[in-house]
Amino acid sequence: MPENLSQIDQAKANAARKAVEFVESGMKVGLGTGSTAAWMVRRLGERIRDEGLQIVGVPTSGRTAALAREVGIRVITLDEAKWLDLTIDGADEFDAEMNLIKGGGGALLQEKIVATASDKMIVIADAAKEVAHLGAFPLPVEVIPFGAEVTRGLVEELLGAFDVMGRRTTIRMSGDEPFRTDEGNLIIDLHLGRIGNPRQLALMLNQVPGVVENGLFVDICDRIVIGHADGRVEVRDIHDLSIEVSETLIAETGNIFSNIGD
Ligand SMILES: O=C[C@H](O)[C@H](O)[C@H](O)COP(=O)(O)O
Repeated sequence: MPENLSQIDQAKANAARKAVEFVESGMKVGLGTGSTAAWMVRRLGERIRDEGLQIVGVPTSGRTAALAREVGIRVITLDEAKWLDLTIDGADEFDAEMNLIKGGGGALLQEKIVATASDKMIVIADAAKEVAHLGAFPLPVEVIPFGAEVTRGLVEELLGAFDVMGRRTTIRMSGDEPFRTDEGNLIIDLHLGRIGNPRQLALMLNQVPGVVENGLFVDICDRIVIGHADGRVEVRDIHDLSIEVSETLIAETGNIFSNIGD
């Protein structure tokens, strides 16, 4: 690991290193996107080189695919893999129930597909990403370019029915042009401040015509590896949450897709 890393980068790198310990030879691994996930991809590359770890990787973005190839990971498509043992990815925010906001880098769509098609999702994050309530980080919503302003209006109208603090929305820009996702779509960022019910909001946003996916990940993450500024790394499992929460999660949804790859 390079010296002179900022505390935050050190925390991200430590979390990534710990999470990569859960990867075993023979696994099909979903590779997340972002600065924290990049540490994980590089660490996988080291294990391939130094220990002969044998894995295949399914990247969640063009950026991650390029880095994965560079460090020697064999890259395949999700359709070739069909189902994954594990996905490791970063997050923009996480709460005590392991609900996440993702998509700060615009990769939420592929990330959600890949994580959902995995037996387990491990999130890696520095401790500053933990929040009591999701929503301080703008919630990304991926929309198709056709009628994007109309879609945005419908999303704003929908927000009126929700327990959120703010309702401002912006189209994400990249310089003077709207930002384009890997799929050629646009991102509307929702500046909500605080999201009262992430589960409901996630479901309802996807009902708006033109919305492809939103960055709320609910009941998808199984484990969070948190890097702290003082060098500690903490591992939290969904099973370690209070009985009450675990039972509610299982009763309400479980992972309804978890048997598909069996
Ligand atoms: O679209 C990007 C992803 O959801 C990232 O995992 C997320 O934005 C966190 O990125 P970073 O690790 O750079 O903070």
